[in-house]
Amino acid sequence: MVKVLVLDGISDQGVQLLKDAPDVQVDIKATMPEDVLVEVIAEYDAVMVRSQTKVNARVMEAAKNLKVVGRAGVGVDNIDLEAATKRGIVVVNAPDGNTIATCELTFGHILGLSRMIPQAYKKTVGGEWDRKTFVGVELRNKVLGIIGMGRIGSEVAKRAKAFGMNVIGFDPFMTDKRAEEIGVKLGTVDEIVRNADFITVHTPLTNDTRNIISRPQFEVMKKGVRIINCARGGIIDEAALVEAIDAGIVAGAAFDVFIKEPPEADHPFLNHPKIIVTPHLGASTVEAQENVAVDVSEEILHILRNEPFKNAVNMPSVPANVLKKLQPFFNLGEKLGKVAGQLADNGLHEIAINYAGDLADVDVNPLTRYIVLGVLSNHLGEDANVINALHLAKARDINVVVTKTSATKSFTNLVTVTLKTDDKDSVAAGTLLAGYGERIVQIGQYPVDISPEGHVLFIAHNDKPGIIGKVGTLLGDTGVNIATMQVGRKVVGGDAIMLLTIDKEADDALLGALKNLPEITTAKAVRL
Ligand SMILES: NC(=O)c1ccc[n+]([C@@H]2O[C@H](COP(=O)([O-])OP(=O)(O)OC[C@H]3O[C@@H](n4cnc5c(N)ncnc54)[C@H](O)[C@@H]3O)[C@@H](O)[C@H]2O)c1
Ligand SMILES: O=C(O)[C@H](O)COP(=O)(O)O
Repeated sequence: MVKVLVLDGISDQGVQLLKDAPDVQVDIKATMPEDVLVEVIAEYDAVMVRSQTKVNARVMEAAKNLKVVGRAGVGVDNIDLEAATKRGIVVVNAPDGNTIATCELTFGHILGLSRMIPQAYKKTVGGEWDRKTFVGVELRNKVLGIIGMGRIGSEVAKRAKAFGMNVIGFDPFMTDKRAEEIGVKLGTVDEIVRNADFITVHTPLTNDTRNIISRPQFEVMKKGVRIINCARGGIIDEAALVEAIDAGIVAGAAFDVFIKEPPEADHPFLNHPKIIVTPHLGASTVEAQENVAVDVSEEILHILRNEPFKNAVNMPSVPANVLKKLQPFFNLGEKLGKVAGQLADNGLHEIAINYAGDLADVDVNPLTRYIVLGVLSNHLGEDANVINALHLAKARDINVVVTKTSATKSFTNLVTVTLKTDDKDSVAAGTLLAGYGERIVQIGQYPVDISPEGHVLFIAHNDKPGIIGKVGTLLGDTGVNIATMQVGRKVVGGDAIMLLTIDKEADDALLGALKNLPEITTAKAVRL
């Protein structure tokens, strides 16, 4: 039974999937102070949050069993990704579920601003019938500047077109073709701030986007411009905005997000007559909350059941077609890493991986992680996993070098793992053979053909007559049955290897006895 903690008032219906799972216990709490979370988190395999709960390094440190943090929403700024990656905890989010909700709130704010609806409402319910103050502006023919043309920005653009607005967008990843499709003119931030009547931001908060609109930008804006932020506090400089409104440059602003949430009671936005505020409600629709909770519940179940998942934030996302091609290699890759790792000497400084044939034209990053995991797991056991494998290698000054070769001599695909140590290289290569499955086809410099499973005994020896018999007798005397045996040598009478698959693990006594044979230079039990 695995345990999942659901916090932050996440949609009950959305987590039904988890509740229905026979192997999952779900604990739902509205909120949990950090100290309490730190006390209880060790019990849980997964935790699901919105933006309220901070899953910081202290929480991660206490989370001895945690495998996944699910963010029922987009932004993961409340989750310490570095701490999660170090501990091998997957962080998944739900990037699509609240796009429309946030886009619609943004449009609500654009309309609210243009017609001062919240201010008019306040006065009217206060008993005043004021028809002079609230003369607004139309959206038709106005210029809307959008900074950040991702999911939400693009949806806002489409709706703006329906209102007859002219849209200028800026996004480093926006192509001309995509801009044309949604009827947006691409421009720079400078062009947007100089020309727009309304400016809305839809980027994450990063070093590049923090204060992307600040004093220098307000100074060159059109008089009467209106500003909207439904993305993240800090993208627009809060203090500079108030100055620009008070200086008569900005006619009004609508904010759903703040640098500090909730803002202090004396925050200058809260009682400003030209600023409309909402308490981070972008994603707060019934539909969005259900969508994100369902998406994250599905991901949590996949991860806890060791099934493929797609929206990991601390691991590159892999398109479904690439995943389909790579997935059959994951087990082989991990086994190759294990074999090469167990046959390597100490002082590992490089894991060189060559992908040849079929694999040369795909993004192999996920497979590389499995191989590195295989290498490291020999020493790090369960502390290593596919999330933290590359991080653990880097932390140990082990370079991971990937090369690709389009053709192979004998196989349609070939993965070769070479571990470079201070002394010599350890090599294991494998392939997926149609109809035969995973095969290890090279160990060291010797061609072999074994299925990577069970117990393997690796013996390096001098090629002398009778050695096979001596090994067979020793194994037989200790009750170890040989399933398969392969020998490899480069020259007659030179260095050679023997690779045996055996029905039970070779113990230290047997390995010691083998090493005592004068012809044998190395005898190792390889665990797969
Ligand atoms: N108010 C809310 O409740 C709410 C709800 C959902 C999302 N959000 C926030 O809205 C933002 C956008 O969400 P999304 O789902 O559209 O994300 P997204 O990843 O689809 O889009 C973000 C876009 O910003 C662009 N970008 C990054 N740096 C940029 C820069 N320097 N200049 C211009 N563009 C840049 C990216 O290229 C990307 O296309 C996120 O910060 C998210 O957390 C807020
Ligand atoms: O990044 C997001 O998804 C939004 O900011 C929504 O946050 P919330 O889930 O706390 O409403």
